[in-house]
Amino acid sequence: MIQTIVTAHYEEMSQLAADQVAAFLIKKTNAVLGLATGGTPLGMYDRLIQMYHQGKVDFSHVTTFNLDEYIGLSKDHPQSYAYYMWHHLFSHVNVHQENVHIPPGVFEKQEQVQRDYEQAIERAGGIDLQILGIGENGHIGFNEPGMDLEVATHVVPLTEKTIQANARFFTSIDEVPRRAVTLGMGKIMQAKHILLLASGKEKARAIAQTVNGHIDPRIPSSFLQLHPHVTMIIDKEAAQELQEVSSV
Ligand SMILES: O=P(O)(O)OC[C@H]1O[C@](O)(CO)[C@@H](O)[C@@H]1O
Repeated sequence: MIQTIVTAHYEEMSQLAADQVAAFLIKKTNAVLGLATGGTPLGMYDRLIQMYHQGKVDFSHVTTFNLDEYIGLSKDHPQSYAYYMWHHLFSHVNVHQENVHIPPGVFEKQEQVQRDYEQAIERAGGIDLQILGIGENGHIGFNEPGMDLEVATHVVPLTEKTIQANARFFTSIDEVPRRAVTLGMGKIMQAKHILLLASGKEKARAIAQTVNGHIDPRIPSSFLQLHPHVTMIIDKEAAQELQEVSSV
């Protein structure tokens, strides 16, 4: 079931999302968080850092698993998702480095990386709260639209749309990696709770298809309709194509 909360703007979306994560961590101090990158969660991470400095949230017992990483970028590459996470969240809060998990972008044995990542999530007891952004084409993590979807962690070629959308973070589109490693739909759907964030009119179609459309691998996010506990916090631009919405 998808509960949808529409906010006036990005800032309100970010604050509400941070409040929900903080409330979750107060209830379950040793929570396993699934984390997302991209532009959307940046405001939420900023607010979580502020709340941490105000003593309102504690990451000392939290374990994290990131959704994805670009293939070919080492963890100190400024556009890698590992760099992003340390830069935008982990270095500013009291999470323990050994509790942080991000799939490697450079590796020798692909199958082993995929298996190790899945097993680490299982050993941690599964993901309690999965934060998701959404691509304009409905991708979640880097599960790109297609005729079928992968259950397990896997390597995926990025679609032209995703490469174009993510080119804004690179000096030129040629620098955007063409492949990524991503959590599959299985571990995302097994998360006990999911919090999806979206902002801007570019996401409106994907959000409408997520909530009101048929469940279809060509819109990977539409599978979230099958999950029992999804909360979507989206701003009103991202909500503009929804059939029925309730605002905060
Ligand atoms: O928040 P953004 O930058 O629009 O990205 C949306 C989604 O695309 C990705 O960045 C991958 O392309 C995801 O990590 C993210 O959830």
